[in-house]
Amino acid sequence: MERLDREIAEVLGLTEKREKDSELFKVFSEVFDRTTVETISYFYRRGKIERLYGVLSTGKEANVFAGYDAKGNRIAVKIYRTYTTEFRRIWEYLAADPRVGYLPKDIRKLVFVWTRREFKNLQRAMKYAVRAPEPIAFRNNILIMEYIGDEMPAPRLKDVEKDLELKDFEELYDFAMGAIERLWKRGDMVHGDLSEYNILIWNEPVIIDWSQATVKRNRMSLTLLYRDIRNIINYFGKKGVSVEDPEEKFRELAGDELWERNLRSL
Ligand SMILES: Nc1ncnc2c1ncn2[C@@H]1O[C@H](COP(=O)(O)OP(=O)(O)OP(=O)(O)O)[C@@H](O)[C@H]1O
Repeated sequence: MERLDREIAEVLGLTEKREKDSELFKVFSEVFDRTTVETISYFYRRGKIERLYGVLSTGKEANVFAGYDAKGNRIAVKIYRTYTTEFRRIWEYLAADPRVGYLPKDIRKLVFVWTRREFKNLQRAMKYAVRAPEPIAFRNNILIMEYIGDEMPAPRLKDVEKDLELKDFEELYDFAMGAIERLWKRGDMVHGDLSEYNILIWNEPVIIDWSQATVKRNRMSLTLLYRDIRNIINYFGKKGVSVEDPEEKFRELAGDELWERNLRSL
């Protein structure tokens, strides 16, 4: 345990400064159990996480940290809580995903499956040229990915909307609808939680939070597709963009799949 403590202190920069009151340390000690500490040490020893220096977000399911690796590259580290009140939701999403085989009964292990699935989703999104943070590594409840930003993390669309003009919204609308289409048609995939909160505005917009993304074959995929289309059209419609009709767009994209499902249920 002593070595672990030392390594964690190193990762959190606690050896240099007495920073036990820092936000980072508070968030850390509140939610990090033994598995998390061991997994961070694992990455530390392999040079994948050299330092965690800031909290990007604290959520119900996960906390996201800013850090860097042993080569000095910035990274974003998403650490899922191993005990979560979101257990039911996670279970339902995983149970519907045909890519996921055996579902562990143990909540902790279920979260590991969830983490691994998000990593795979990021890989798949990149393969179909949909802009997402590049996935770097995962293990247990920890996912390491490309960090979007510089000294300051990239803002979410929601955070900068007041500074944008109609032209910007039009471009972003095309980006978001283009992503939905390409994912569905070429990648056989749907994000499932696309909104102004999950688009980061950087040199180019980047879609984040791929935890609930899934494949077309999932029985929930049409519901998720409709949700993404509706959210994006509603949001950009309110910003003055001349948007498509959500039902029509849904039918245009889901047509073949709806047809197939009906045939299958005959
Ligand atoms: N790769 C990244 N680079 C920079 N910032 C990031 C990155 N990934 C996530 N963030 C920041 O962390 C926040 C939370 O990330 P994400 O949505 O993936 O986690 P979450 O726990 O599912 O969040 P929520 O519960 O709020 O939906 C984002 O809104 C963003 O501000």
